Amino acid sequence: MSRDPASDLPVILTCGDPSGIGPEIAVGAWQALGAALPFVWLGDPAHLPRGTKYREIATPAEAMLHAGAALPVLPHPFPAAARPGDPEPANAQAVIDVIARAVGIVQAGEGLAVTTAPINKKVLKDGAGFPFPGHTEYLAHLAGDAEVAMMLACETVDPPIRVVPATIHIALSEVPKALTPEVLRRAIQLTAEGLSRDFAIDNPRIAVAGLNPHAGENGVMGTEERDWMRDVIAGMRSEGYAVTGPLPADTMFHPAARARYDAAVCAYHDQALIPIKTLSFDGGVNVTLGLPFVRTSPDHGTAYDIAGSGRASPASLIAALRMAARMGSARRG
Ligand SMILES: NC(=O)C1=CN([C@@H]2O[C@H](COP(=O)(O)OP(=O)(O)OC[C@H]3O[C@@H](n4cnc5c(N)ncnc54)[C@H](O)[C@@H]3O)[C@@H](O)[C@H]2O)C=CC1
Ligand SMILES: NCC(=O)COP(=O)(O)O
Repeated sequence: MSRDPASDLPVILTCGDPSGIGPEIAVGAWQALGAALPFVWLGDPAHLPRGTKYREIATPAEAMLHAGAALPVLPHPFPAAARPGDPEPANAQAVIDVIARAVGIVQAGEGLAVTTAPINKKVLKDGAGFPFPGHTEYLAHLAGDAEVAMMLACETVDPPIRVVPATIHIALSEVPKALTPEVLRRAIQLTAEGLSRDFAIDNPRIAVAGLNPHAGENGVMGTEERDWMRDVIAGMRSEGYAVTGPLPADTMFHPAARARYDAAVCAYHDQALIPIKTLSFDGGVNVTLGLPFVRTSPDHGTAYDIAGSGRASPASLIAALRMAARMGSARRG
């Protein structure tokens, strides 16, 4: 099998919630990628599906030697066993520690990029008082309170779809207050920077979705678009950003519409994530823009309902690992 992007470093894959589908899709991804895209699984080997061919390694670099023969594992002992589909709060702190350790490895120059397996936010909160609503916010914290944006990207549909929710993990009722001119402006900037840095798109075209139905229809169905969104977008256009909108969100995602832009900045989580997960649940990758290191993740969650059943697809994780390797290699030049 030919190598994905050339690099002398492996991607570091966190175990995520070991009671979810993380361990089994890691094994599926290794079976698909092997030596073509070496990665290290950071977790407790006792949580891998029975019979997994794995090899414990002491340093990430060893993955480059062993990835063809077995899943390279950098062991991280957990306090409790993991029963598929049955979340274990006693493991919450170790799940969090694994994420921080993966970031440390990459920041120390021993890993190419971080790819994270899904976590259950509620279990981390209950089990360890995790104060973040997701990886995105925790990674921003680990990076010294970096300003970040969450992009979900799928490049296996034509045209590709890339979406960025300007507000992320908050209640819908809080969105109109949280979506300020500065928040929208920063989301557009981070998206433009991310597209040119990590997707090699020069002068990226960004479409902005309105908050309200029909993008407010000139104030008939909401006023944010008329009162300030148009001005933010016009102002950024005059600064040289190729940004358009606010557009009605319901007609932004069909193929002809997507051909007109490189990424859509949306007002809130579901406005952005529903189109991409509907178009391609298998090919979507979550990328955190704005970090000093590359982080990707599959677009799905812990899927307790099918954990351990053998039905979980590793496709989105494979896409995430490929994207991480490509971006990590490009950043290393
Ligand atoms: N990056 C992360 O850490 C993410 C974590 N989550 C967390 O995951 C937990 C569960 O979230 P849900 O909304 O139920 O979403 P989910 O993605 O875990 O599951 C939704 C549906 O999709 C199916 N599914 C998910 N991944 C699949 C795969 N690889 N192959 C086949 N079927 C798959 C599940 O069986 C389920 O029917 C929540 O705690 C949520 O916060 C959700 C998204 C991302
Ligand atoms: N719905 C996407 C999601 O929850 C992913 O969040 P994160 O853990 O990557 O911040």
